[in-house]
This record gives sequence, C-alpha cells and structure tokens, in this order.
Amino acid sequence: MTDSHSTSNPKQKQVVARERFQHRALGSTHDQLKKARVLLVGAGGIGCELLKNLVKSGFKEIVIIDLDTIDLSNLNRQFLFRHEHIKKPKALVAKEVARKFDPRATIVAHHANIKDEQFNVEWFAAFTIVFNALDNLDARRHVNRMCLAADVPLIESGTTGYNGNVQVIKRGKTACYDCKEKQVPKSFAICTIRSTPSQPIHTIVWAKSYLLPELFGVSEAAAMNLDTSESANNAEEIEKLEKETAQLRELREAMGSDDFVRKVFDQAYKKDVERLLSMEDYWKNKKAPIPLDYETIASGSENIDPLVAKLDQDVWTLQQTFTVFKDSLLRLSKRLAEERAAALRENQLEPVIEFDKDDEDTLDFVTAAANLRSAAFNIDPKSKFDTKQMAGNIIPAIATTNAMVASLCILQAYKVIKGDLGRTKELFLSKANMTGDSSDLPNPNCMVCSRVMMRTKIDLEKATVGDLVDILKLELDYTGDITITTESSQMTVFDYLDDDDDDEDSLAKRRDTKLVEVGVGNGTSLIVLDGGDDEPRVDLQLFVEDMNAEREQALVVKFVFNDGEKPEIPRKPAKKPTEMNGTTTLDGEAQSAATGSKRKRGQDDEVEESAPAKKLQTSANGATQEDDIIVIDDEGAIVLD
Ligand SMILES: Nc1ncnc2c1ncn2[C@@H]1O[C@H](COP(=O)(O)OP(=O)(O)OP(=O)(O)O)[C@@H](O)[C@H]1O
Ligand SMILES: [Zn+2]
Repeated sequence: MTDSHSTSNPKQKQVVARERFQHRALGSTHDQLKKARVLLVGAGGIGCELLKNLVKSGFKEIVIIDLDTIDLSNLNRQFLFRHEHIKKPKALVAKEVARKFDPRATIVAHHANIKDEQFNVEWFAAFTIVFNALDNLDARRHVNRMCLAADVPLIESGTTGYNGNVQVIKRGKTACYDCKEKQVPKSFAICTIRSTPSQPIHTIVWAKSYLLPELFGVSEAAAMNLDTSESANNAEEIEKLEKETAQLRELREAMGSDDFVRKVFDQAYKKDVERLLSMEDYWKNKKAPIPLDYETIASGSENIDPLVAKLDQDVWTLQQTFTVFKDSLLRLSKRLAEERAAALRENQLEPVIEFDKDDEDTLDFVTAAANLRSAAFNIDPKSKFDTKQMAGNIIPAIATTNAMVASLCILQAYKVIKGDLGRTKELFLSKANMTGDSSDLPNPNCMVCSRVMMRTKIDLEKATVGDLVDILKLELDYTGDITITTESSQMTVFDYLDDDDDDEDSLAKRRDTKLVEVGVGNGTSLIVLDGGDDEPRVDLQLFVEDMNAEREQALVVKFVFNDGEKPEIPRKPAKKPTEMNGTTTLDGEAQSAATGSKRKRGQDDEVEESAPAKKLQTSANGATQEDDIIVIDDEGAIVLD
C-alpha cells in the first residue's frame, strides 16, 4: 500500500515535502486553505502566476475562467503557455499545465465570460475566496459587485509596467473596488483630432478611431472617445466635420471598385486638408498643412513590395507608407466583403472590422493612414511598432511585476482565509519601492457597496410588478414610496410617483404587467430607491434568479437572505462633502503611478518589505506560535507580516 508519505513518485514526493513545510509555516491556516474553494478570474499575465502560486501553496480546489485564447504576444510573460498552445483557450491550457504542479488539486476551467448569466450570485456564493486577474474596468466592477452580493472576499489586483497593486475587498469590512473614483482614460478634444493635430498620437487616434471605423466599422459617434465639450464654441466647425464624415461614409459605396483607394486618399488627405487650410486664422502662427497629391506619391511607389509592412521597427518613407496604405485598404475591403457575404448567407448582423493591435491588417492600415496624415501636417511619422504601443494604449507588461503582485495576492489571501481581515493591506508596488496601507474602510457614500444586496428568486412566468412591490412592503417594510429600475439599462420597472395616477385602470394595468415585459429576466440586477420620507433607506440591489424548479404555487417572488436572516436596511447617511482620493486602477486602463504614499495612516502602515525578520518558532504540533505569516524555503524562514 502506498501512502502519501512513502510514495516513490518523485512529483508526489515533491508535493508532500512542500506541504510539510507549508504546514509548519501556516499551521491551521494550511488546513483551512486546503478546504477552500477558490475562483480565479483571468488567466493572463497575473492569472497564470496566480494559478501556479495557488496550486503550489496548497489550495486544492480551484475554478479558473477566461474568455480569451492564447496569442503569440502572451508567451513572453504568461509562462504556463507555450508556442503549441497558440489559439487554444487560456483557461483550459492553464488548467492542464498547472495540474502538473499538484496532481491532487482539482482545477475546473471555463472558457467563458465572467459576466455570463450562468455565473450568478448563487454561483459566486459557493466560493471561499475570489481572485481578480483582469485587464479591464468593466469586468473588475462586475466581479466586485458579484462578490459583494454573494458576501465572498475578493482579492483585486492589477499591474501597469513597473506599477502594481493589490486590494482586499470584503463587504462591510473594507472598501470595495468602486469606493474610490476611477480615473477615466485620457480623451482628446474632437477638434484636435479632426482639425488641428500637432502630435503623432493625434494622427494615430484619427486613423484608429475615425478613419478606420468610418470605412469598415461603426460610425464615429459610437466608436470615438472624443471630448465634444468644446462643441458649443465651434458649431460651424462641427457642422463642417459632420459634412466631411458624411462624404467619407459615401465612400463606403465605392469599396471594391478600382478607384476606391484613390477616392479615400483624395477625401482624407486632399479635400479634408484643403478644408482645414481654409481656417486661415488658425495657421497664422503655425506651419500650415499641405494637401497630399495622389499622382505624385503613387508614381514613386510602383516598385515597392507591400511586404515592407513587415519592417515594424523602421519608420517607412512616404512612398513605402503609401504602399502599405493601399495594400492594407485592399486587404480590409476584401475581408469585409467576404464577411458580409457570409453574414448574409447565415442571416447574421452586418459585420464590422474593429481595430485590434494584434490584427496585422488593421495595424498596418492605422500606421500608414496616420503617417500619411502626419506627412500633411508636418508631424513626425512613427514606426509600426511605436504605433502599436500608442494605438493599443500599451504600457509594456513586465513579467516580474506580475509575479510580485501575484505573490502578494497569496499573502493577503492567507489573512483572509484566517479570518484576519483587520490585518489585510492595500499594497502598492512601484519601480522604487513597495508600500502598504491597512485596507480602507467602506466609503459610506459609495454607490456600489453602500447598497444592501440580496438574491431574489422570481417565478418569471408569473410574477408581476405588483408582486414585487408587495413583497418589498410585506417582507422588508417599505412604505411603497419606491422606484425600481434595472441597473444596466436603467429602465423603470416601477415608480411610486406614477402610483398617484388618477387613472385607476392604467394603474392597475401597470401593476399587473409581468416583470419579464419590463425587462426583468434571469440575471437582471434591480435597484430599489427609497423615495420616502426625509430619512430614506440606502439603495437596495436585487439580483434576480429564475425560480425554475423551485416554483411554489403561491410565492412568485422570494428573497434569499444571506445567513438566513432578514437584513436591516439602514438609513442613508446625512449628505456631506466627500473627499475622493485618486486611485490606482491599473492594467489596460493606463493609470498614474501607484505610489500610495498619500494614503499612509500612521505606525501600523509600515512598508511590508521593511518588516523585521523574526525567528521561526514552531510549537509541538508544528504550527507557528505567532500570528505572523511565515514563508520558509530551504534557506530558512522570512516573516512577511
Ligand atoms: N469578462 C471577462 N471574463 C473572463 N476573462 C476576462 C474578462 N475580461 C478579461 N478577461 C481576461 O483577463 C486576462 C487579463 O490578462 P492580461 O492583462 O495579461 O491581458 P492579455 O489579454 O493576456 O494581454 P494583453 O492585453 O497585454 O495582450 C485576459 O486573459 C483576458 O482574456
Ligand atoms: Zn464601495
């Protein structure tokens, strides 16, 4: 008989030895983490590191989810992936590779979006702890809300270049992801992009967010993140821009014809520039742009091989740029025509081509189109490589930063697993140092976590608006002066002010309307606002689940109380001005450096890296005698917190 201690399998031996050390270091926390059920959202830069750390630190039950497939550009830092994995789902490959670190760990992988309906509050509630390893605000906010609703602790993390941060989020105990205002990505004034570019980034944004969508995607209004606040002063200019946009859109009709390239070129680099030249006042103190002439440029580019586009580190000559412009325009036109034909056959929506930094056709087009505009406006051209960084809003990801952040996540997780939330920290990593602050308390004015959240089972076949209002009154003691809206689309489900309606018939009709008819479905989140007296209650958020099999004859709406107890819905705090700190939303959101220095709060907040090393003391049963988390390796022990 083989027991785990006498195994001859070298891998197994390694795991057993590792676990013995872990037990000595962590004591009962080790037992707890072996029983924990962990969700890891994202299998990218931080996610791969975290999964490896989770398995190697003894977590036995892990669910990992990622919607993406592996790309060549991931391989330099996502070390669970190899060349042969390209195009395979990240979550599935990560699972297969990480299992080898501990064959006894159970890893379940989902190649899916965490926002999918199936991952509802009930599903989240089954986890002991959740880790976010995401790259976008939207998904982070979603997981934040789901964890608050399910009352599951969340370890949030992010990196940008050398900067990184880790935040522990637990409902009612610490600040949530939305407690602090997030900086929005930098936007550009519409007139700078469309009329008066002066830097390479302006022509790159023009090519990526204006010309490309106008020709191949959804129109400007939807695609561009432009600041139109100057519009009031520039009504005439805006009108001209709109006219030009309409002309460009007409060009789409010419797609596929022999003179398509010439038409686009003339519109974008001749007529448009001539229009801008007519703003004489503007060019009085600046070098005026020069319209480009198709014949002149084309005649010098006949012998250039379109493969010049592969030279991504070089700044192309004007003729090379023209060649890539023409070639990529034709490639994109052909692609769109094929996609349209396929969509028509399969009765699908009209396809569009959107910019993707990893899509060579769109990147070639944006690089060339931007550089032609730069040529007209006396702006320095950029290489394809530089354009990729700028258009993709890329700050290079650094494997070491990801690795450090992932290990800090684990150290915070130990405290959470121990139930030691008071000692969790928000950590900030930068090139110079690492700083740590005790986790912030929840912001009482936070729009997200100040809400009371509740799962709500609804018989969607039967339940009406009136049923929902009645149960809110009956079970949660609302007066009825409430407004209910859907969170995502902000559609009104019920408004007590309409209840004052004199028309009895219309009132009755509204209350008898089925909830499904007013946009409520499985997974909908509803916000209940108390419009009552002077001291309204905080907002209530209901996460709707279809009652399905549990349908009971009489009950069509049923609240699921956490801990089985009816929650108290407190009154809103009296309004007073709040001070919002800047924030460190990292990763794809390209935020400012994560110094965290402004957040220091006294003695407790010592920098983690400066914590004095203490001697490892173990008791008879092998557990440490202190509260500190101690990491040991063959060299000895280090006290980390
Ligand atoms: N809604 C979501 N559901 C599931 N996974 C998501 C969701 N949003 C983002 N992700 C995943 O989170 C991971 C974030 O990892 P990372 O920041 O390293 O990005 P990446 O896409 O791998 O790299 P890069 O953007 O630099 O090419 C990605 O693998 C991405 O697919
Ligand atoms: Zn909050």
